[in-house]
Amino acid sequence: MTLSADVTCRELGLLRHGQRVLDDITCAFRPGELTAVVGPNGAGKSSLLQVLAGVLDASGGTVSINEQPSQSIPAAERARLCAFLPQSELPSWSVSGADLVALGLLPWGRVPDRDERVRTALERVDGKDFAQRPVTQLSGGELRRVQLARLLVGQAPLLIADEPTAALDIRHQLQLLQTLRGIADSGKTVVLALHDLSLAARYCDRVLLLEGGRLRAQGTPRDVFTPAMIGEVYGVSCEFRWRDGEAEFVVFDLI
Ligand SMILES: Nc1ncnc2c1ncn2[C@@H]1O[C@H](COP(=O)(O)OP(=O)(O)OP(=O)(O)O)[C@@H](O)[C@H]1O
Repeated sequence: MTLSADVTCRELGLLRHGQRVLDDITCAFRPGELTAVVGPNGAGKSSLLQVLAGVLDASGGTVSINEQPSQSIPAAERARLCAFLPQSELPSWSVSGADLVALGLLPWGRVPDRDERVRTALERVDGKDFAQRPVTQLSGGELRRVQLARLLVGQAPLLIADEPTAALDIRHQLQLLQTLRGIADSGKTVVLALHDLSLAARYCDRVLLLEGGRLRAQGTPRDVFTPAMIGEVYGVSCEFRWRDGEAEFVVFDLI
């Protein structure tokens, strides 16, 4: 079983319905790193994550995982390497929370400690109470936490989540980012699309800032999150206050 995932993208491009939505993206995602992909609506964050996860094929360039072109990795192996949570996903069947989480173990076939793994994954998102509930009867944030448990349950070396905090209350946002930080610290590669720049600044090692399908900046949050850069890309005036490793992001107004 592969325990780590070293991901490199070279000159990635993507066309969707004839429109170029990713252009010349070169970047890397290393084991032990928590990376935030940020940028305005339509910048290409979800598209990039879908290409990384193998859900979409790039129109040009390459993605390699552990130096192997990702398209040449057999689907079953790729499913064990990478767990992906799309931006939105509504359940079509009224399965229980526990059964939905267990879907995250499918790539490993019969797992002897399945029930224990599912229970632990649900506990990590504070979702024990949802194990026996039909997922069609959960609130938006409760369902998201069950889906996050499904992402975590397989302990894949590469975790990719598209706006994982969007439906969560503040407490569960912090709890999730702390959990993902710990998972990255244990040597896994974690990539998130985030709109919350405070969370990205506080918890992530690296930031990729996309604008119009292009990589506008990449580096540490301190490198990328300058008032000038955020002003240019988002059209807002703002300030970042850095204190003892904590970041406070304050938005003042539209520019
Ligand atoms: N299924 C699709 N077919 C065609 N074009 C699409 C499709 N999905 C997204 N796009 C277009 O691709 C571009 C990038 O979209 P994408 O969803 O990657 O942006 P995003 O940065 O994730 O945005 P958001 O913050 O709104 O989620 C946009 O111009 C969008 O209109």
